[in-house]
Amino acid sequence: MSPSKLDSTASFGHEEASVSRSRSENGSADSLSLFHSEKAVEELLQQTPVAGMDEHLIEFSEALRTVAKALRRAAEGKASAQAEAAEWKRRYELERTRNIQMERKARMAERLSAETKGCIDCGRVKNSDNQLMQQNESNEHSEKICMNNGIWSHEVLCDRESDSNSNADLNNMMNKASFKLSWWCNGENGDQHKHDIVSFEKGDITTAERSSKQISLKWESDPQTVLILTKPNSVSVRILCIQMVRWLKEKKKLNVYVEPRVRTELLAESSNFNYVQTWKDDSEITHLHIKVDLVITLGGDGTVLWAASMFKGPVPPIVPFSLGSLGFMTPFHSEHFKECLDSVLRGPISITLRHRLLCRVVRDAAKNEYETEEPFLVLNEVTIDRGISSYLTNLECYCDNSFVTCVQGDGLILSTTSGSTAYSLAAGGSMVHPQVPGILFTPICPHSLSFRPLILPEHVTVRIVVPFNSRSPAWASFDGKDRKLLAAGDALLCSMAPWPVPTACQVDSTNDFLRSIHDGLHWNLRKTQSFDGPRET
Ligand SMILES: NC(=O)c1ccc[n+]([C@@H]2O[C@H](COP(=O)([O-])OP(=O)(O)OC[C@H]3O[C@@H](n4cnc5c(N)ncnc54)[C@H](O)[C@@H]3O)[C@@H](O)[C@H]2O)c1
Ligand SMILES: Nc1ncnc2c1ncn2[C@@H]1O[C@H](COP(=O)(O)OP(=O)(O)OP(=O)(O)O)[C@@H](O)[C@H]1O
Repeated sequence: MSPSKLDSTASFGHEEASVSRSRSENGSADSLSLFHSEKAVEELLQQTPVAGMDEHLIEFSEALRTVAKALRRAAEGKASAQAEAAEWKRRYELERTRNIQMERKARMAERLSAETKGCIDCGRVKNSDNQLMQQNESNEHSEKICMNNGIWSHEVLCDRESDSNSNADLNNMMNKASFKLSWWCNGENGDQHKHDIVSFEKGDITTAERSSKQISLKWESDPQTVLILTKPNSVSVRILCIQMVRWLKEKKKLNVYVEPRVRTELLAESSNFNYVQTWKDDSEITHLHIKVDLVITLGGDGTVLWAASMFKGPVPPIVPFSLGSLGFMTPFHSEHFKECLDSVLRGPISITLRHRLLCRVVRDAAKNEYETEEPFLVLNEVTIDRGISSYLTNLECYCDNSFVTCVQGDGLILSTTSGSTAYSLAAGGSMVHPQVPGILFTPICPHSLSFRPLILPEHVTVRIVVPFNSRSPAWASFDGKDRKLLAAGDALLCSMAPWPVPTACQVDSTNDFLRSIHDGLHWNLRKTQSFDGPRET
């Protein structure tokens, strides 16, 4: 072996020792020494081979070079992962601050509304914003009384837009039917309260009240305006819509809103329907929740999803009639629409407050501009999948600041409990009662034997990132619609939205849920075993 080779090998050995020593030090020192070791290997390999050089030595050197490269990448990866984690922590804090501010704003608006409507005289009161502020203190006592017995409709029906409302919107809001939500359970008297869930007394923690009791909606003033949303291209839906509009207007004296398409259809039927109201452009949809007391849907679950998607903030109570094939969220039968609507308009009715997820796409290219794209609100789920790509999806998942897992498979479903009977169920997720608050974390065809679905608590923010080493981009879709491309470095943030979807129940939320899985899925249907046969003695 030539002296130069010996020198190089010795110097390489020295570099290796320095690599292992520096491994315990910080990431940049790691990178530097690894760089040197790699350089030494490069130099060794660039030397003209001496005749008769041992081939094993070349192989050995190449192997060492590969090891050195891998170590350098690991060190660099660690440094960049740390930087990325710090960046996400910053964004997460921003998101939290933003949510807290939004909640504060909503609470302020709630107080204003409660004072004017619920607590002053529960009727139609007209007041300017300034007057509302002045009455704030004097009405605090009566407000407390209201809060103790349930939630006023105005607490549910307030959002960002109402803060900057024009007087017209304020007047519209004053004309909305007032209602109250209260919690009850079997064996207890009428009005139950929204209590603290745990109590702490003399060192003992006990569960005081469960939050998920059946919720009951009681009108404080009569509903006046109804919005009917219908599944397109269905003859049975069109016929029912005609009958319902007529009955609501002539017998119930209600204002009726429909979509522009439906108004055209009604007018084609008869010019008498010109009392039916609609909107001209989509921007008016953002103010619908201020005008509408009740939403009626005629169709399947997709029409309920459609109705929910029209309300980017608070949602009025929805009465879903079943004119589809399955109908997990549509408990009302169209044949009895008059009796059903009579009892809903009279109240009180049981409702299911269906949670929604607020989803935000954050682009890697726009890391410094925090809010770049409109958020999506989903009632069923957000799906992140491989779209048309035939490569495995690679998704890094975090819950708040903790790493959850890396999904390698067809994709991932983040579902609400209402959506637990939809796509998440098909992907192997559990069915969950819609009143349970939580986020279902269900993989789609994971390429691993041990990936089981999770259910995360309601207060977390889930972050899904497409890593830079992903072979293909991913696609996000929201309640099966609005596909968005997620390129490498892009992320999707998902947390519980502050605006649930209240849907009227046929009986109550538990009965309706169980009936839907029995009727819709034939859940656990089996012939009962016969009595005759072997028996334990
Ligand atoms: N493999 C699957 O099961 C699969 C695939 C894609 C989408 N979906 C679901 O379809 C939904 C969109 O529904 P659509 O009606 O607009 O599309 P669609 O017309 O394609 O109908 C999808 C089916 O899902 C059912 N469905 C919707 N929401 C449900 C729920 N909460 N519980 C039980 N079943 C439900 C509908 O009744 C319908 O039969 C998506 O949110 C997704 O959950 C399911
Ligand atoms: N008012 C509407 N405008 C536009 N699209 C709508 C409207 N209502 C429903 N849709 C869409 O029509 C599709 C089918 O609706 P829906 O699920 O209600 O009917 P279905 O498929 O017959 O019933 P099921 O889902 O029970 O089989 C859904 O994708 C939904 O988003």
